[in-house]
Amino acid sequence: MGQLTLSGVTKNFGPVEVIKGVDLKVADGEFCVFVGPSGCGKSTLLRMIAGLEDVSGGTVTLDGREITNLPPARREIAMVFQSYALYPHLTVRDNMGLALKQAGHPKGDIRAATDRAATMLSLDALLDRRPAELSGGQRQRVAIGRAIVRRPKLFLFDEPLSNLDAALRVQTRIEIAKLHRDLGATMVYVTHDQVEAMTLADKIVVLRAGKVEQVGAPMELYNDPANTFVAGFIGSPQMNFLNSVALGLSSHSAGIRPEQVQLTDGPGQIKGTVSHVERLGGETLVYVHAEGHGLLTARLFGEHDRAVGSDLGITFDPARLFHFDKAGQRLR
Ligand SMILES: Nc1ncnc2c1ncn2[C@@H]1O[C@H](COP(=O)(O)OP(=O)(O)OP(=O)(O)O)[C@@H](O)[C@H]1O
Repeated sequence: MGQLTLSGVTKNFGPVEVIKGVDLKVADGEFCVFVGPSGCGKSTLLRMIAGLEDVSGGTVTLDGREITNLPPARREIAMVFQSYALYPHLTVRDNMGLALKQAGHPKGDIRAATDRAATMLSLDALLDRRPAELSGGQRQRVAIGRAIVRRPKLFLFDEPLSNLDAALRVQTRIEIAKLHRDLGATMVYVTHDQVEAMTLADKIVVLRAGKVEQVGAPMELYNDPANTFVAGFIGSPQMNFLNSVALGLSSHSAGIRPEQVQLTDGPGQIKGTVSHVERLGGETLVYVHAEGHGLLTARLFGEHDRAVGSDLGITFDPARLFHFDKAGQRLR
């Protein structure tokens, strides 16, 4: 079990309210990802769940038990940090078993739990090494192993992959997804990374300035954003926003995903001039100055040659537009 509920959670640092009343339910076994711009409060919220930061108002409950003011060690929660936070003088085995040792578990149990976690994370051959003798990816796996060994009700991850290089990020992301499947544990995960959020989450919580903007499954947020903030935040490259008046529409603004934009040699619905081209191999991003709308991004499959400065037409299926009112709320 590991059902987490936040009710009216607030956080003040001195006079500044950085978390402004968050209500959230994370179901048992769910993978929940917090995303949002830098400074929106993702880490603060996670640290309050862990008990590393006092809660100014509201309650945190885990499996129906209120834990708002319990010390971290008594919460049955394990947290994995970006910085790994391993003890340099201890071996991998001792780092992983430390929490159980401190809790007074018998040696045989600690060994069995450590061996089991090491196998899950392919760390068997590294158990006698010290952290300095490991790569960044291996250290992060040890940090995750240390969390698994404790069999917590809830795993918290604070940007665990951000110190890894691109290839290792992908590999470790897949390992975390697999781990979640194997353990069936509840996980709450903070990231800046769109792809991590989209691929790992059962549920994404989009935060902005200490408030929840929208909660939903990844494709729900992608296909049905509640407002311009979520529409612009979920999806990379981000959604294009068009001036509705210039298109003769009744909404205030209209969004279109870059993959829904086509470029033609004819006039199209909007006239444009190529500003920049990025060839990514499997796809090409073409940035276009669109008359009356500003800069738009077109995401084209495969390789495309478009000379910077050349004129072209921009077309799209009007049924693919997302409409928003003046306050940025979605018009459905
Ligand atoms: N100890 C502190 N004292 C005062 N203000 C703080 C403290 N910790 C965080 N803040 C402020 O609280 C707000 C939320 O910070 P937090 O680190 O939770 O954001 P974040 O969304 O995790 O950002 P990032 O993505 O950059 O890590 C920020 O405005 C930050 O400056």
